Amino acid sequence: MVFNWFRRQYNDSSDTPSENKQGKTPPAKEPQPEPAETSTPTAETAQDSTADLLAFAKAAYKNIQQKQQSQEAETPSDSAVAQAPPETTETVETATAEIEAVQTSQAVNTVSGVDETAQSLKTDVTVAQTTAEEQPTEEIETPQAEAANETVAPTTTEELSASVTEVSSVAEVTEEPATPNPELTVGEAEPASSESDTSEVSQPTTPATLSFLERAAAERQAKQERLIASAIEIPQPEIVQPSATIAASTTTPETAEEFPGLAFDEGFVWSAEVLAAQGRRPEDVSLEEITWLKKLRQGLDKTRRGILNQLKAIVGQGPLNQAAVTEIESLLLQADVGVEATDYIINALQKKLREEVTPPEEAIAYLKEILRGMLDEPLQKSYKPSFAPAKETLNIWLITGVNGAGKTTTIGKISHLAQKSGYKCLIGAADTFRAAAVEQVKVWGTRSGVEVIANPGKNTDPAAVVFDAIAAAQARETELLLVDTAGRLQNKKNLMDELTKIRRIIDKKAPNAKIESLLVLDATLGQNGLRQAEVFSQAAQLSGVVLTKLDGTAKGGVALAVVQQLGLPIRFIGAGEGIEDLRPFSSYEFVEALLSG
Ligand SMILES: Nc1nc2c(ncn2[C@@H]2O[C@H](COP(=O)(O)OP(=O)(O)OP(=O)(O)O)[C@@H](O)[C@H]2O)c(=O)[nH]1
Repeated sequence: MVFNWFRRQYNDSSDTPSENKQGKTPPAKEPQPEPAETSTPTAETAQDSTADLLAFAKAAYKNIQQKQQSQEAETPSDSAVAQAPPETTETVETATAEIEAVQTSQAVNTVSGVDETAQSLKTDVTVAQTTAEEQPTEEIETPQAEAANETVAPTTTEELSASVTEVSSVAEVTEEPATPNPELTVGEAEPASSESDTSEVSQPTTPATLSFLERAAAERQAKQERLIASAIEIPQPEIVQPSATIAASTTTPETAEEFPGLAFDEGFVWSAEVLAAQGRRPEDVSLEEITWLKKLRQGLDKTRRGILNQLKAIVGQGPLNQAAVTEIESLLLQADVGVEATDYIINALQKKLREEVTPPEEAIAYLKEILRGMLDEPLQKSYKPSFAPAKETLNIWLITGVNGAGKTTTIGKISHLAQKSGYKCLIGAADTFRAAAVEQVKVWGTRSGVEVIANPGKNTDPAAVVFDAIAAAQARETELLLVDTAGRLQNKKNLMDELTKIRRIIDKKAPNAKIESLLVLDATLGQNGLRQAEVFSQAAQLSGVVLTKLDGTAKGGVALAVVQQLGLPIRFIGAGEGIEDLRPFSSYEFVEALLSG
């Protein structure tokens, strides 16, 4: 079953094909405030829930650990697959044939405004399919290294006998004196016995009266015995704990990083708790999700440190007096929450805290509820609370925003999510204003294994590229077409005209497609970024926002200003430059990361 990274849940095969069915499918369960925080917990219930959460985290950790172990065991065969002859040529040919067909059909089917340009285009199809050649070297080499390790220190009977067989066949080979066999290194790698083994192989001690075959068999036998004897003495470097033993274990999992990125630390426990609160089962928790949540929390660290402790202190004091209100206001404004959103928060808090003295934890839980409500408000009005592309239909996502906001990076990251989630994806490189932008998007296409439709000419009509990209998408039954656009033109009017024209082409050429127009905003710009949004919202009929660069900014509060001022839902958030550093937005996770101590 494929994990759908847009919904953050496994695809339910019954709901994939038709849109109607998808409509009926409950949206990705947006978590509700957990009762453990909102009610006043007794010491006992608090202890119980802490123990439950720790047990959940441990179970999730062990599951991930087992998955990693079985993945490691499978890796050698993966490398064999990776080394299989690439099918690139065929894909290129097919893709080119499709594009040619598309271009021919354009000669007949004219579309007002762009037909001439589109016909004259020589679309350059960059086939970004990941081929074995393009695989990073480490990926291919790792399994070999692991295989070598196993030979050096076999840990199971099967491995031991496999290693013995391998070495004995090497011994046979060395009987031929002419060329030294490189495979011998395997035998040499055997600790302690390597030297003597090699020399013994080359100087057999068996009686000369025996036939060649008998001698070889005797040597093999002798060698096997020596190997077994020496292998038993070898200290075993890694003991793979069988799952049954792990499950029975009641101790806290090891904290050392056995696998890269996997450590049972405070961040792991926090992330597991956040997933548990959203109804996730331990066996469904993946390392990628844990890594993402840790990154998000770390990214919001600056914003959190700026406001959390102070807010806790103020909010927990009971009825808010004027001084406290001013202090909270100033904290929220510093986190770039914005005036409107700050007023809203203060009013809501005051209403609740006017009369009653509330314990700090409860007041913070209430504050979280307010923030979640604000962030989810645009979704209440939206026709589409869940933001997964519909399957088996064309979805076109127009990605807009000023230069440097992170559009191209976002396209790369979304295309990666789409690939992982089993969507047929394509990228249209319509930022023709800057030549480097096309190259950049091609690099991302290569990284995510998604084809890029681009035009090699200088300053070509972006609307024509979009036209071609849609035609290619339709010819290939693409499910998600991501369109990169220019963020800066000579003037505001040109930019607006261009986006309007692109939007018109999309509406005309793909009337049945599900269209989203996303504005990419750089969180580090805080309030300043919002002003840019106005231009785009007029021209591109925006339907959502992607907030990037949340890592390392103290202005994470801008997310609240975005929804409050623009009235647009946040669809994705980026917290790093890597391909995995973008995820669909979850108000629950965001607020937890923002306010959890
Ligand atoms: N730290 C961090 N950097 C990011 C993030 N997203 C993008 N960037 C960086 O921001 C810079 C600009 O990103 P681009 O994707 O090129 O931005 P763009 O909007 O496409 O800009 P143009 O290509 O000039 O139109 C790059 O160095 C990215 O690596 C993020 O979430 N976190």
